[in-house]
Amino acid sequence: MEEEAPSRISVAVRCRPLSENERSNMVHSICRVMDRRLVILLDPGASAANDYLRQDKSKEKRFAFDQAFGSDVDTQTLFQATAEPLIKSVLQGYNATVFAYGSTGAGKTFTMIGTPSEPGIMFRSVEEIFRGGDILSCSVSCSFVEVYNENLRDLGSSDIREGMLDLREDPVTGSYVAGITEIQAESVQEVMDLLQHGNGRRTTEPTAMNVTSSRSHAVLQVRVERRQGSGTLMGKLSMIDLAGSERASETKNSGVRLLEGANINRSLLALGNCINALASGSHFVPYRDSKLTRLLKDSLGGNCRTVMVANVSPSHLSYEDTLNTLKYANRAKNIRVRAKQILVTPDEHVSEYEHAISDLRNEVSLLKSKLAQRSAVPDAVEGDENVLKEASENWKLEVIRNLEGRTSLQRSLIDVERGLAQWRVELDQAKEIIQHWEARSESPSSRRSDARSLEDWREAIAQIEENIKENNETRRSLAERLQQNKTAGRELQKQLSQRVLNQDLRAFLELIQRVQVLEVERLELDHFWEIHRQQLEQRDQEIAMLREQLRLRNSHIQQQRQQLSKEKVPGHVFLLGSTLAESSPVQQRGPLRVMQAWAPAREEDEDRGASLEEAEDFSLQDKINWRALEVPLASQIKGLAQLQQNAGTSRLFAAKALRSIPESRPRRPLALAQGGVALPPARPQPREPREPREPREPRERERESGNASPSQMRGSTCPPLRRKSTLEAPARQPSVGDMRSPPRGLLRAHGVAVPQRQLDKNVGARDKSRARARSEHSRLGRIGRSLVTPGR
Ligand SMILES: Nc1ncnc2c1ncn2[C@@H]1O[C@H](COP(=O)(O)OP(=O)(O)OP(=O)(O)O)[C@@H](O)[C@H]1O
Repeated sequence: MEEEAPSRISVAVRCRPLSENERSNMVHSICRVMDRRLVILLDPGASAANDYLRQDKSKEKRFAFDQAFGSDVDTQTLFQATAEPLIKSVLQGYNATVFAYGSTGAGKTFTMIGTPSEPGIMFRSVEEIFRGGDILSCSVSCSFVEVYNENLRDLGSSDIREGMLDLREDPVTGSYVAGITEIQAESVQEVMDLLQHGNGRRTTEPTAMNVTSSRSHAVLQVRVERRQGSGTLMGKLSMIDLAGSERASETKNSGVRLLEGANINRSLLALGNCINALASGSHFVPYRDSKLTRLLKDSLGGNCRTVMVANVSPSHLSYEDTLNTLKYANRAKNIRVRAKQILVTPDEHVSEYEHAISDLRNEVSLLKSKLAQRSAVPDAVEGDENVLKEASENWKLEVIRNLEGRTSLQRSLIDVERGLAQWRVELDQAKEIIQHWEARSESPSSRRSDARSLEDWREAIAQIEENIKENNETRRSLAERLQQNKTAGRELQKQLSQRVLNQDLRAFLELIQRVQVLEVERLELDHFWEIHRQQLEQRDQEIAMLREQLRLRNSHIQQQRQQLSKEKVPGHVFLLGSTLAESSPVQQRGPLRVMQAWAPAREEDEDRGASLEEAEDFSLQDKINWRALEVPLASQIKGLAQLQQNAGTSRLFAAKALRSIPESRPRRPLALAQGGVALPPARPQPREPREPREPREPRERERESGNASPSQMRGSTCPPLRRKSTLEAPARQPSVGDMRSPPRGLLRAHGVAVPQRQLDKNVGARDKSRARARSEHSRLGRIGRSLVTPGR
């Protein structure tokens, strides 16, 4: 391996001509080139008479370079003076670099790549390599890479989506780009094609300074391997078209362009620092500061012959940029390089191959172990990548279809559930209304018209029941299909490891599936939440109703006690009142029972006078008809108060006490029942023939229709009771329909005539409950008074 004597980097300056555009805009040239070596730069500001700051400054700057070319010099001349001498070195196994440096629009791309009519240094160099070397004994390979925003992009790849490349270092060949496309060129035309194709893919953008400004550094590397005796000479020519050095204020860049500019300047600054370090002979050169300097490490210092072409613009508007470029190039002149010939002998080749073979063996064993971990698959499938791809694609489609089906089934199920809930509410309401009409139709006056309405309602109920039946059927079938869909989904999940072999793809597909499953599960949760919310609402309404009942009961008891005390009833009756208040039926039997117990009697009972005989049918197992109960005579309940006071009184005593009530009077098991005493079934009493009722007064009828004023009610001996129809059926639990006002629109939609009373059910409901409370209180007061009436 031969080593040259140290030499300096060769620096050439090229000044481009003024463009047509610049000429028409009165731009004048301030750059002169003398003797192919001297560059004179005129300061355009110094000519201004009023610029006192610049008066003492020199009007021109002079720089001497290895070569200098004016605007009249063509690229061929430049090439012959700068790059051509390097080609001979490359063919001799040396590394060489040519790079163009300069501000944006100064002519770097024109110099390095050129145009079809005026090809640049890159094309001419490759042409020279093919011309100079014995083509049969040479192997020429080219790669074209771009450094954009500190990333490496393969400009030679046909796949435009090719990702970023890695920069690595080899102790023998220096920096190289791993995985880059290398073209084994057989002719100059192939390299020209690569250049044109790659340059077309370069990142360019119009800036204020250049309509096709290169925003990246483009690097063409040509490797030449030439057999020489028993060895191979390995030379590399790197040709770089740097992005323009620029000042953000002048390019008027912003956003992405500004970021690009920052990255360009960063790499150029790193390049400048490396040039400074190399020029000053420093031991440390900061190559690692940027991708560009890492890539050009062995093209700048050490084992390389380097030519720098500094491009400048002659425009007086670019004075500052041109001055900076010239200063930069002037420093680069001092870089000393010592090129080394790279001759690789067969022995070195053998050792390299041995290394490579051992690396490959390691890799093969690693891959084999990975393969062994995979589940066994048919050979045909394993071998053919297209088949594998198709299999994964099919699996993905099946999963998506499965989950889409599940979502749609789930949605339909939710809709059906909602519909069912709505129909049930309507059914309850319709039944309630029918009860009301049935009660009304007992009166002969309204019988005919009521019968018609009743018929309508029955038809509506039949229709609703039919709908509920259909919906139930649909729900059952949907639930079944949902179950089948879930089973199919689980089956698909199991098949994944067999059908998709690529781990990453499998992970990806699993992720997609998981997301979709979560989506469906969210839908299910929404559904359950909706159902629970409805149930909670129902419960809340039940609780609210029970509270109202309790409040009414307490108020009745309170008023009754006050009434009894005003009337100066005997102590034991007062005691009975206390008993009523103190031993709450709620504590003893639960709120529902109490609600039923406080349900006023049915309207027809009241019409018949709520006969005492019917009260005899009372038992704890049956509904408690509080309306039918009356307080017993004082003489009849002797001992009961004492009995009540003694908490823990045995059932036996209670039964005895009850039996002590004379048979001639109907038994009133109120206190016993309130005290939680189990009562024996009442013996049926023979019914006494009822006296015919007197026709009711209009005032009384008014009271019954719920329009009576509170004063009218107070004066009444037997106040009528208005009640919710819900309370007329105490044997069943209150349903949603009992609690809510009916959706009238829906009812009317069925063509059902909704009675006015039903429509106004909830209007003034509170007033009605108060009226009921008052009338009940009045009734109890009447009973209390009757207990203390002498002779009773
Ligand atoms: N020596 C020359 N003779 C004729 N025209 C030239 C010469 N040098 C440059 N030009 C023209 O000047 C314009 C700018 O040149 P070019 O694009 O090469 O600049 P650049 O330094 O590469 O700019 P950037 O850094 O923005 O990419 C182009 O239209 C080019 O054709």
